[in-house]
Amino acid sequence: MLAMANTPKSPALQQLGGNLVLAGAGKMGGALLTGWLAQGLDGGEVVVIDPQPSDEIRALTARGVRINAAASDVGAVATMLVAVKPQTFAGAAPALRSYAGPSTLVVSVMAGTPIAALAAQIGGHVVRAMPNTPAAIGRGITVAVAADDVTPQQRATADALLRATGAVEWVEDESLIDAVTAVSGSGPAYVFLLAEELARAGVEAGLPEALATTLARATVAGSGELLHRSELDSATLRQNVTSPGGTTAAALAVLMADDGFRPLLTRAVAAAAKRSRELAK
Ligand SMILES: NC(=O)C1=CN([C@@H]2O[C@H](COP(=O)(O)OP(=O)(O)OC[C@H]3O[C@@H](n4cnc5c(N)ncnc54)[C@H](OP(=O)(O)O)[C@@H]3O)[C@@H](O)[C@H]2O)C=CC1
Ligand SMILES: O=C(O)[C@@H]1CCC=N1
Repeated sequence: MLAMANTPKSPALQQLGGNLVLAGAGKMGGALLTGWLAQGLDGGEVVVIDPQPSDEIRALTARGVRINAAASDVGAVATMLVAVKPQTFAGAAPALRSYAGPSTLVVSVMAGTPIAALAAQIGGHVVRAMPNTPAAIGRGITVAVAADDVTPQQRATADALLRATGAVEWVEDESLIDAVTAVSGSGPAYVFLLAEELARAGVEAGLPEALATTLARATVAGSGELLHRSELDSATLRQNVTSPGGTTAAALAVLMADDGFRPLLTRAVAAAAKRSRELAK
């Protein structure tokens, strides 16, 4: 598993007040679990439900994490984090329901799966959230929305669980989550594609492939870190690279043309948001 950027202990995670069931320990669920354990969550309170857990997840049994324990052996579940694929949720839900009680906090990170569907199929008090994979290094951002019946304490628990992997924003309007998913949930893939295509374009411009790949990766990573650390907005950082009449201006004339980045990203984000809405059906 990847190292977290920082690992301050979270008092809230050390006092969850009962068992936590993680349903689906794949890329996203695994990243969240890494963050929780790094910030002091007691592995003995965690139960992972996953038909084929990875070796990394299996290794967490050394920290007390229980894997695929029967609901009857787990006892009361204070919190359930649902990170199965939306397409497998309907099949998984009956088993998950057996772990949840009427006062269980159910936090879902599934794309396109409404609070109403979660409440109907699992029960409990539902928080719907959309994280992203930089969560694996503590640099994610999550947007969350709580059902009306979520108590302030449950909301604080959900906030602590999600904040263990980066920033958290709360919204009141669930319909915003489709656009959130399209921007920050899926967004890392757009950035990684930029690194891929920058490398490919470097090869087209005459660079050896290995050097082009190294340059593109370092450029995307370094620019992201600069954006993270700088107080300047992205437009100013862009302008700081752009000498009048220079090379960057020549490239930006292409990227900022009428058929450049803006319409392309607008279409891409709209397609992702549309898909999120479709998954709800
Ligand atoms: N990846 C991302 O960037 C993000 C993902 N999400 C959401 O997170 C969720 C998981 O995505 P991701 O981690 O990428 O997908 P993964 O396929 O990596 O993880 C899903 C995990 O759930 C397991 N699983 C399958 N069926 C069940 C079941 N019945 N009970 C318990 N676990 C089961 C899968 O096992 P197996 O592989 O054996 O089928 C797998 O380990 C999705 O709903 C997605 O929308 C949200 C934000 C970002
Ligand atoms: O592609 C997906 O559907 C998930 C949700 C956001 C990122 N990955």
